[in-house]
Amino acid sequence: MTTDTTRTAVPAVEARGLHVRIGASHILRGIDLTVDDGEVVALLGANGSGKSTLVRSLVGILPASQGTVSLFGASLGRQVPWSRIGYVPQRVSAGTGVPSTAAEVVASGLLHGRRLRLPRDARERTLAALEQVGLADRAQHGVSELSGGQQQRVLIARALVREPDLLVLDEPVAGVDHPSQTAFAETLAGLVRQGTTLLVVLHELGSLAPLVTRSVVLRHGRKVHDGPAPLPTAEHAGDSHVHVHPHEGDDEPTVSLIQDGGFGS
Ligand SMILES: Nc1ncnc2c1ncn2[C@@H]1O[C@H](COP(=O)(O)OP(=O)(O)OP(=O)(O)O)[C@@H](O)[C@H]1O
Repeated sequence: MTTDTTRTAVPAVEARGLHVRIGASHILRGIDLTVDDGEVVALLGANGSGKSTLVRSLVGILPASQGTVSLFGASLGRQVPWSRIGYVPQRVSAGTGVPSTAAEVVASGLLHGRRLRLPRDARERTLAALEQVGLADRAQHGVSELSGGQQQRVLIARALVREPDLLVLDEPVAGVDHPSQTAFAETLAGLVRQGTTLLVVLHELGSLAPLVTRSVVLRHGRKVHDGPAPLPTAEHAGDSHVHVHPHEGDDEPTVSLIQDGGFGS
């Protein structure tokens, strides 16, 4: 993580009028999003609402058909300080088809556009990142031997090993068992205390609820809510329950913060 004193009030993420089309599908329809330094923003919405498309376009994987994206004040491209940014894609296999160990996958997180050789302390940093996700004892295991949830944790470690200032996570705990989710929430809480900015796609706030400072909700490729994080609650149907997930028969999640009078649905 950057510890210099030159960090300014430049937002970690700034998207303006972002549209993404894939083939004939118009998926994102004019998204404005700012994530300030130190914020923890949850990106919520029903299946297919465009969350993954949004984070993939923010990190430059999907080109925008219209609009702009800046990361730490730099327009998407070579000028972005990629070494300061970690990204964990939605659950995919960490395997590449090429036999690789968990440690090798994690160490690859230390490489980026301008750094094509591993730093001297790569081994220690790799092990420390695997330790953070509870997989230090699997460092030399082939990733294809690991379970799906363990592979997801390897990908999380690959993002953490950079000690990023901005961490973009696409449903990081989907398919991860409850104890590992709790441990992961603690790891993230530690990073947030050190000043890491988080943008995290979630279906439910779940174990990350206490960390979230703001929630953004998408529907059909548009932003329909951007505001304070809902209060965490254990009560599904309680007065303060926040509906951010679809119920049977819904084609959209109901988004309402009943306790505060609601912010629309
Ligand atoms: N490569 C693609 N080609 C065509 N359409 C796509 C492609 N990727 C995504 N889409 C469409 O874009 C829309 C948004 O998908 P996206 O994966 O961003 O949604 P999401 O909110 O992340 O969903 P989920 O909660 O299921 O992960 C969906 O209708 C999806 O079918």
